[in-house]
Amino acid sequence: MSTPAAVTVPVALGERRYDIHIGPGLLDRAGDLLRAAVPGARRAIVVSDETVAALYLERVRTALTSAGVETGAHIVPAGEASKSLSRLEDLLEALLGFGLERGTPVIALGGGVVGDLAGFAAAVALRGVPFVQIPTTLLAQVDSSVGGKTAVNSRHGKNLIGAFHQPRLVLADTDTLDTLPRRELRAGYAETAKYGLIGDAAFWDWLEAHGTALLDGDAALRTEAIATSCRAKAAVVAADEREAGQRALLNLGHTFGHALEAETGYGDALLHGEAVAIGMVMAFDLSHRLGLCPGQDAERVRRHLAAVGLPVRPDPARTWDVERLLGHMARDKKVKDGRITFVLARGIGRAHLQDDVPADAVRSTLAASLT
Ligand SMILES: NC(=O)c1ccc[n+]([C@@H]2O[C@H](COP(=O)([O-])OP(=O)(O)OC[C@H]3O[C@@H](n4cnc5c(N)ncnc54)[C@H](O)[C@@H]3O)[C@@H](O)[C@H]2O)c1
Ligand SMILES: O=C(O)C(=O)C[C@@H](O)[C@H](O)[C@H](O)COP(=O)(O)O
Ligand SMILES: [Zn+2]
Repeated sequence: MSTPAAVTVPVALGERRYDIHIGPGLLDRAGDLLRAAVPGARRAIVVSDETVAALYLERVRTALTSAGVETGAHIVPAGEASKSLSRLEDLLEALLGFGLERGTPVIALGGGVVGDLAGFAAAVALRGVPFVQIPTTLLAQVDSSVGGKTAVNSRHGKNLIGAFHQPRLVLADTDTLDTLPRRELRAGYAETAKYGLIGDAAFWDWLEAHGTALLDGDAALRTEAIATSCRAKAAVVAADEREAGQRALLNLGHTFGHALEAETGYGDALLHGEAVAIGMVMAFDLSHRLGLCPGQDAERVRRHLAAVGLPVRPDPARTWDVERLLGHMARDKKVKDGRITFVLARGIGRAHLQDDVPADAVRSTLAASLT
C-alpha cells in the first residue's frame, strides 16, 4: 500500500469558494490552513464528541496553538441523539460564554453529527460566524462536511430545523479513518456509492472492483474515493447551492432512509449510512417496478451493497408498519403540494427526480422489502 499525496478539491460558489483538503497527516496542518482560510482568526472554538475528542482534540489544539490561535472546546456525547435542540442550546450558550465574535471560527471535529450541529450553531450565533469542518468519518469526508447543509432533528423528523451555512475550509485527514469502527466505515461507503448511482456509472464499476480493499484500509483507494465523491458533490452544490432543483439528487435513498431512521428512533439500531443503503436499494426497486430501470441494475445495487456488509432491507427481527413509514415519508423536505419528489433512476448512474409516483408502487416496494 502506497501513501497517497494530499489532494485539494475546490468548491466554487459564484464569488465565494473554499477548498477541501484530503490526505494523510492534515490534522497537524490545521493551524496554518485555518489562518489561510479565515485571515485574522486569533481564537477558535472546537466542537467535538466524546469519542473523537479523546482521540484527536489535543492534536488539533496543538496545531492551532502553534499557529497563534487560542482555542476553546465544547464536547457533546457521541451519536445521533446529539443533533437535538437541547444540545444546540447548550452549544450556543457555550460559544457565547467563550466570548465569540463575528470573526471567531467554529470548528467541527468529528463525524456528520458534530458537523451538522456545530454548523447550525455557527449559522445562527451572532447571525453567522466562520465555520470550518475537520471530518473524521468516511461519511463526513465524502458528504456531510461539504455543501453547507446543517441541521438538528425534530420530533417531526430528520434534519427539519437547520440552515445552509458553507464552511470556509474542509480538512479531511484520511489517517483518522484508521480508528473508525468497520460498521461506521461501511455506513460512509453507502454515501460514497451514492455518487456512482446518481451520475457516475464508471465510479460504480470502480467501487464494485475496489470497494472491499478500500474498506480493508487501502489508503490510496480511500483517498481516490473521497476525492471523487467530493468532486461530484462540489459540482452539484456549485450548480444548485440551496436545493432549488438538481441538488435533491443527493437525496437518493433518503426519503426511504429517513423514514427508517425516524422509526428506529435515531439510535444505534440503524446508522444514517445504513438507512441510506437500504433506501437506495428501495429507490432502485421502485424504479424497476415503474418500468424505468432494468432489473439487472437494481439487482447489481443490492448485491454490491450486501457484499460489502451493508444492510439492504430493514431488520426482519423488528416489526415494521408500511403506513407508518409512509407517514414519515410524507414529511420529507421534498414534499410539494402534498406530493413527494422521489429520486429514481433509469439505471446505474442515471438518477432523476420524479413527483408523480403512485402511492401503491411505493407501498409495494416497502412491502416487498419488509417480507
Ligand atoms: N449535512 C449533510 O450534508 C449531511 C450529509 C450526510 C449525512 N449527514 C448527517 O451526518 C450524520 C451521520 O454522520 P456520521 O456517520 O459521521 O456519524 P457520527 O458523527 O455519529 O459518527 C459516527 C461514530 O463514529 C465516531 N467517530 C467519528 N470519527 C471517528 C474516528 N476517526 N475514529 C473513531 N471513532 C470515530 C463518533 O464518535 C460516532 O460514534 C447524520 O446525522 C446525517 O444526517 C449530513
Ligand atoms: O447535501 C445534500 O444535499 C444531501 O442531500 C446529502 C445527504 O447525504 C444528507 O443526508 C442530507 O442531510 C439530507 O438532506 P436533507 O435535506 O433531507 O436533510
Ligand atoms: Zn445522507
